Amino acid sequence: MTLPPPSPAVHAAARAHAGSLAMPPGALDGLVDLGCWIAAAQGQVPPAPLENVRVVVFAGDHGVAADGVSAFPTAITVGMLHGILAGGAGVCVIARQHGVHVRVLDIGVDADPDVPAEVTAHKVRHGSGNIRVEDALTREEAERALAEGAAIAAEEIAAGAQLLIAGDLGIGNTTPSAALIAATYGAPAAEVTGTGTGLDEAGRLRKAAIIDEAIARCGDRLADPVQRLACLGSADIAAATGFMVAAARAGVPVLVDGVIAAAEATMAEAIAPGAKAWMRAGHRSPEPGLTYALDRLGLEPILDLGLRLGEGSGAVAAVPLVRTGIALMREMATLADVS
Ligand SMILES: Cc1cc2ncn([C@H]3O[C@H](COP(=O)(O)O)[C@@H](O)[C@H]3O)c2cc1C
Ligand SMILES: O=C(O)c1cccnc1
Repeated sequence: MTLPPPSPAVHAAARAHAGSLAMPPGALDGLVDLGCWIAAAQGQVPPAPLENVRVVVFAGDHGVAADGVSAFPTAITVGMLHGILAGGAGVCVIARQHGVHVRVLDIGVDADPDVPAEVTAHKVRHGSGNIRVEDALTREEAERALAEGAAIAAEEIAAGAQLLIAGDLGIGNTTPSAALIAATYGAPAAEVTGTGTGLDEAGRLRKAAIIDEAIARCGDRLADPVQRLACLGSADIAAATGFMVAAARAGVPVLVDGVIAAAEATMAEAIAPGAKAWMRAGHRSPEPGLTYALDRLGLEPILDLGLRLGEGSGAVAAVPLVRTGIALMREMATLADVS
């Protein structure tokens, strides 16, 4: 069954209001379109200001990192987990600029980091399998991770979330992301595989060959989206997918970040067709898989600054533009006012 989209009637009313504003037709569409999307999601014109925007960073390790698919060592995952908790990570700085709430969760880190218990409350497993040689997860683990992600979304919505962002953290995570995008859309791995944290071209091609091996290993099992997450994904990616599905089901809009979030959005749409209508893309990172997936989802990035950090950072950076679109709907004079 297809998920219902944000209200088409309210969207039409929002567009009509936008058409009455004091400007030539369409002059601020890039911003106003965001305001109309939020209006339709909220079911009201004008839309309410976004006072409660929340990013959840899903952390996990990836067995395939042992094959040299990242320019950085896996120890960075735990280091950055502490970095987010301490407020010094890139996403934390950007989020403070924009009054966005940040929460980080250990969903699949291959360690027992010394962190508050609530950070590990939704943990699914220690690391995910090396997708080149084995499934990332069992089917049961994939289902559990999806359910944990839905529970996390429910917690965020109970805390008043008006807009949700899934951030990523985990060395190697651009590899399962590209693998899921390649497998879902039938793209050659080399076309959707990027340099991640900074591989050279030879490293990128080795990474693409590993993805081809993983996809060949899984064969027909890739047809089913939950099985595809188990075969090629990871605990953290499956949980973030469940988070996006649950947000869309609850009628809460989602801003998509980089290639990891684009893979999660792809999987959310595969599991819950129609979910993509609740999404906008925060930005375009240079990862080719991101553009490939956004093109197929019909999502146009808000920012195009070459950002490639992850952690939800590019989506958080786009939040002020969404708020500006709302403010235009709320505060701008009409053509009638000025005529
Ligand atoms: C210091 C540092 C901070 C990060 N924050 C997010 N990522 C991002 O980069 C990694 C994915 O790229 P790859 O697949 O090439 O490993 C993930 O940790 C992701 O969250 C970081 C990476 C590093 C090195
Ligand atoms: O596209 C991204 O968000 C990205 C790119 C490189 C590393 N981490 C994330």
